[in-house]
Amino acid sequence: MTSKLPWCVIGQGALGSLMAVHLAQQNEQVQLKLRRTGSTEIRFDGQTFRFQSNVQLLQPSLIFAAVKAYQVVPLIEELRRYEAFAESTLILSYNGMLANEEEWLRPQDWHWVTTHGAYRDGAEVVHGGHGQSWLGTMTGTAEKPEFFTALARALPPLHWQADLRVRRWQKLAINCLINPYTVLHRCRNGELPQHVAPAEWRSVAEEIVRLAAYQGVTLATDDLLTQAQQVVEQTARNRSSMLQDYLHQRPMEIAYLNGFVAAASAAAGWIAPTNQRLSEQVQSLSSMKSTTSKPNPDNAE
Ligand SMILES: NC(=O)C1=CN([C@@H]2O[C@H](COP(=O)(O)OP(=O)(O)OC[C@H]3O[C@@H](n4cnc5c(N)ncnc54)[C@H](OP(=O)(O)O)[C@@H]3O)[C@@H](O)[C@H]2O)C=CC1
Ligand SMILES: CC(C)(CO)C(=O)C(=O)O
Repeated sequence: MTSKLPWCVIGQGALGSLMAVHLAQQNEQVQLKLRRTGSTEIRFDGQTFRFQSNVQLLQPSLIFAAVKAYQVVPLIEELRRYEAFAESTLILSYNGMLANEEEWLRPQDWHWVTTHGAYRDGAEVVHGGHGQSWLGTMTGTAEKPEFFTALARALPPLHWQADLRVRRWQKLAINCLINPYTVLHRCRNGELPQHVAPAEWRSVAEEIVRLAAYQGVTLATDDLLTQAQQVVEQTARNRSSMLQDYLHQRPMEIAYLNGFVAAASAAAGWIAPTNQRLSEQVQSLSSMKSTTSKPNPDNAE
């Protein structure tokens, strides 16, 4: 059975393209919403997929938006301008958190948290790491939606988790514990233990646990450290997404990771010094980089 509404995948990014081709393989009706009319062919696994594309949301749809954290607000501002948005379902996926998510996201909007890894290589999308995903909301009140089956068939395994808050905080913690250090030390994930003192790592996690508790989510520092350590081992050869963004001179998501922890802690009335420092160090690297020569991705070890 295919879904009643057509799918509208936002952009031709790595995860969006991966989802688009997998939904198409399941005979789902898939369109892309691009910034401009243009190439709508995506190659995957030796096959070429052709998609109808628009620059607007023309009809009520199941919107799948895997975008960078800094693209969420502009995307929502844009979607709100389309009449069809009110009748559409929005499934979002991005690393980190926004300070004022409730202002931008509707209570019924879905989050898709994933450990799949993908990247674009020209017209090709490469499924670099097979992982798993979770679907739910930040209110935890919704029933499992009808489109769950289509999404689960397209890119399994997909777990239903009505309340996705803990999962999102855990993912935030893992990214805060790994990503900035890979940029500061220009290293692969597996090399982090050589560079990061255990007490410092613990301090990053403790600051996150304190903030999460303030926001009503219970986490345990030791669990976060164990999970991050496992991810470091499982993804030892990876360059984190933040390191790749840095090396390719793309904006980084630091403001939505350690920067979010620092700013939200300050708003709550205390400082989170380790996350604050990491955020400042990464941000200063990115501003230095724009005034010096471009880093060469091939030279990074
Ligand atoms: N790739 C991966 O393996 C993983 C990624 N993540 C996280 O998931 C999120 C998405 O990652 P990824 O797929 O790599 O990101 P990409 O940058 O590859 O993809 C985002 C896509 O969305 C497009 N886009 C954003 N806003 C709009 C808009 N308003 N209209 C049309 N297109 C739009 C972008 O277009 P444009 O390029 O023109 O801006 C781009 O094509 C990030 O937060 C990332 O950290 C998490 C786990 C794994
Ligand atoms: C889990 C991890 C750290 C894998 O590299 C990741 O999500 C990222 O790079 O953003």
